[in-house]
Amino acid sequence: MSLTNLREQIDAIDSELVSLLNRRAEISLQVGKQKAGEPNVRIFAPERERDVIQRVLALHSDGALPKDALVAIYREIISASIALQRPITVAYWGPPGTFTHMAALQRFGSSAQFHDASNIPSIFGEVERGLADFGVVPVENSTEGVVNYTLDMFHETELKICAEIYINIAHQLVSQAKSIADIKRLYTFSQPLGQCKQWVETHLPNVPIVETMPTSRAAERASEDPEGAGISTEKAAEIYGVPILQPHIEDNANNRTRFLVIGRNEPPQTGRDKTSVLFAVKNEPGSLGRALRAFEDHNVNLSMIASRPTRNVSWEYVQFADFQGHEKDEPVQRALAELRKHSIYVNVLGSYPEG
Ligand SMILES: O=C(O)C(=O)C[C@]1(C(=O)O)C=C[C@@H](O)C=C1
Repeated sequence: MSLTNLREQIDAIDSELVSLLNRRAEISLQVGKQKAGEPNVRIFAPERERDVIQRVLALHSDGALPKDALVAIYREIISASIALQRPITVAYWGPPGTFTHMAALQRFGSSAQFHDASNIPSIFGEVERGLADFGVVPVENSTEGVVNYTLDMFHETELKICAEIYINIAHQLVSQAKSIADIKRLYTFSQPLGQCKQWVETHLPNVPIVETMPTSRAAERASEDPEGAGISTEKAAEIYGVPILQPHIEDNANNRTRFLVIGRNEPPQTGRDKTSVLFAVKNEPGSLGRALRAFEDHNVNLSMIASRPTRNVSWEYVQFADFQGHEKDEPVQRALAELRKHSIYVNVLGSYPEG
């Protein structure tokens, strides 16, 4: 078959695709109008989005289009669909090019409006004050563990966790220096440094660390300092025009970070949900053990628990925990009731579809 003929076939398919996409958009506008009339139904429906994506993946069977590409296309279709209903603003930990920016783009697509906040408390603040509809914050990394800056914010917010995002994390050593031996300073901070610890200890053993947050700021500093290097994302290296001297310096090839979407949505039960809680146990022997037994007794699977000091009383801790199930599921309700018996307080931070 000739090239002209093949291109004619592509043109014919595109005509069908465009008309189908327009039909989908018209229906999405109608959905938006219905939602506007119902008080607790929100524009962003992460549980429905997961169903849509799973359904198209099932339809795909073994088609030629890579599955990741199909998911990316649908993320953009849904992103445009949300923007049609009402433009939404998403605050993330900037400047542009951070992993949080990449996670926000992956989840909300390019039709959302993004705003870069200068630190994690500002993201919470922007959503609380209504300047952004949602915020995206990092919560844990598969190599480095929890992000304390984020966990500590949940003590003082009334926002809810409404979705989670997982992304693969690759770190690049960016520098204008000709070789690794010429580097005199390394711009980075605890999280990326911890994920590249072995590489840095082997290749930059005596190089002083200049604490710089977040990753894209490290790329910016490296772009201004001919003898400096930064641990950065690929996107930030591109934005600040600083060469990648050594790609993939992360110690673990399966390095992943989990992000949370915070806002005022409270997604319904789907049968595959997660719940996050903050609780403080009574200061008496065995209380944490008894509190945790509440989950075991009711067959609720705890996926993460982290202790953080309370800010007001020394040596007192609050626990941040994630478990499978929705706040409205019966076993979860029973586990929470028992947890409350052993705790000074329990704050449910949100139930959301498992990522
Ligand atoms: O089903 C809805 O609630 C919609 O608004 C439609 C739609 C979509 O385009 O598929 C758009 C936004 C929601 O987050 C989920 C799905």
